[in-house]
This record gives sequence, C-alpha cells and structure tokens, in this order.
Amino acid sequence: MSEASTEARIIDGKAFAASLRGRIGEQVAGLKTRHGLTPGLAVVLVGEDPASQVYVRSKGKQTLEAGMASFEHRLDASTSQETLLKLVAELNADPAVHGILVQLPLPKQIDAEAVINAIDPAKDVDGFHVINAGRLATGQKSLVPCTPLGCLLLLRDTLGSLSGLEAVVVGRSNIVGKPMAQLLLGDSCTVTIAHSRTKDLPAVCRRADILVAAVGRPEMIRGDWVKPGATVIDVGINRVPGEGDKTRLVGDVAYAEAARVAGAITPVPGGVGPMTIACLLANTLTAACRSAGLPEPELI
Ligand SMILES: Nc1nc2c(c(=O)[nH]1)N[C@@H](CN(C=O)c1ccc(C(=O)N[C@@H](CCC(=O)O)C(=O)O)cc1)CN2
Ligand SMILES: [Mg+2]
Repeated sequence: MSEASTEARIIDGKAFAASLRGRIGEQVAGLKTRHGLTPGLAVVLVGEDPASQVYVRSKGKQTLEAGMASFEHRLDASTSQETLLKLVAELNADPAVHGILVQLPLPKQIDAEAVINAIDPAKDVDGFHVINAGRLATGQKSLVPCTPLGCLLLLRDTLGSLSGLEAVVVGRSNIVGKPMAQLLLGDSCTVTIAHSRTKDLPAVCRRADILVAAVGRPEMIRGDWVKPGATVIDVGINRVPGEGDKTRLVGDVAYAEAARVAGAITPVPGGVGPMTIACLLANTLTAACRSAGLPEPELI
C-alpha cells in the first residue's frame, strides 16, 4: 500500500506581497504627513530586454501606488559604461532619490559589478553592493537583496520560527543563493549551499526541512528530492514552450510532483516573484527613513 499523502499548502506570495505593499503605503503616507518626506526610487534600464521592460514597468507602477516618487531612466542598449557611471553618480547626489536600482542583466559592454559598486551603499536598495553583502555576512545593518528577503518573509509566515531547521539552498549566485544562505543562518537554520557540482544533489535536497531552489534550470528539482512535509521555495522563473506557439512559466522545481510530497510550496508564477518588488519598496522606505535619521519602519 502506498504511503498516505496530502497536497502541500500553497504559499500565496502574490497575496502576501499585496498586503506588504499596503503596509508600506500606510508608512509612506505617515512619513509624508509627519515629516514631509517622500521616499524616491530611481530605476535604470539599459537596452530593450523584454522581461526587464516588464519588471521595470511594474516597479514604477508599484512605487507610485505606494505613494513614493518614481524616477525611470531608460538608456539605449549601446550605452557605454562611462555614461551609466555618470548617471549613477548623479543619482547618488540627488537628495530626492533614496533608492537606486540598475536593472539586470546589463549589456555585454558594461561591467555590472563596477556599476553596482558605484551606487552609494545607503541607496543600494538591491543590496548587491559589496559593502551591503559584507554587512549581511557579518550580521551588520544593511540593505538586503529583495528576492532572498521575500523568501525569508514567506518562510517566517509559513513556519514561524526557523530556528534549528535544516535548510538547503540550491544555487550559489551573489544575487540569490549566497544572501539567502546568510539570511537563513541569521534565523538560526543549519544551512547547506548546494550547486551543479554537488555530489548526489537529490540526497542533499532530501535532508532539507527548507528547500530553496535558485538554479535557473526549469523543473530540475524533482518530487523525490523533497523530504515529506518540507517547505519548498521556488525562486526559478523559466519561460518554456507551451501549447502551440505559446510559452509558459515554470520554476526550478517540478511543481506537481513536489506538491504531493512537500508540506508547503510556492507556485510559479505567484510565489516568490511578486515578493521581489514588494521588498524593493520596503528597502526604499528603509533607505529613506535612515537618510532622514528616522526610526526604521516595522513592516513584518
Ligand atoms: N537589479 C535587479 N535586477 C533583477 C532582479 C533584481 O532583484 N534586481 N531580479 C530579477 C527580475 N525581477 C526584478 O527585477 C523580477 C522577476 C520576477 C518578478 C515577478 O513578479 N514574477 C512573476 C511572473 C512575471 C512574469 O509573468 O514574467 C511571478 O513570479 O509571479 C518580479 C521581479 C532579474 N533582474
Ligand atoms: Mg503533503
């Protein structure tokens, strides 16, 4: 007889993100009336990557909806690194801009690391600057990368305390995998970072009470890699061929298989993705409060 199983609880990132944005909007309204301060976010897009255009449009729209000021800078795909660095320097010096985000990926002629590290760390609302990465790694006050922060908020909401849980992060990028591991460590998880070269990856994943998939490979993580009852967070957003000439979005986890085994799981779309922009707004609000010497918002 097969083991009884129930379908996993679906973690609704879209709803959580909407409620977080609502709380951010309330805090922004209070800042404006009590302190005359309007948080401002500058987003820089270089080139015409279709997905990036969609994300940048959403960022601008949600920034305005939260009552913040939105400054959008669209540059030609052939823009030189020098021109981009000049714009970053202008935004660093602009007191109306509390957060700066340069949309990734950047065209080949531009060194993304040099551009990110040119942003004032206090305005680095992506949390990618080496100073913020170092502060996170050493447990100091920083701005935290939005996608891993969103994952952490969903995990805390789903599980309560994460203390002592076994967490496996699959993927070692500077943008997701490494900061995710740091955040889980900060919440007292026992953390493993696994990747494409990890020996017996399925067995490593099966140890996880918390499994975070951030590899960028469609449906790589199979149902039998998941420990029964585990919480699965899928960071992947992969566009694959669908019916006819349509495409569809899938994560890094084989969702239907994993949902039969997991205790809780994020869907794609509607899981981690919407949290990225909500946490960007949270970081912009935090940066604005810090710049004015005001107490940091309590959002969580
Ligand atoms: N400077 C940055 N560049 C990029 C980041 C980032 O955090 N900072 N992350 C990604 C793209 N990204 C935001 O920029 C992002 C990705 C996905 C979503 C989202 O809401 N996804 C939806 C599905 C959307 C779709 O249909 O394509 C979901 O998962 O439900 C928001 C933001 C790379 N670049
Ligand atoms: Mg189950």
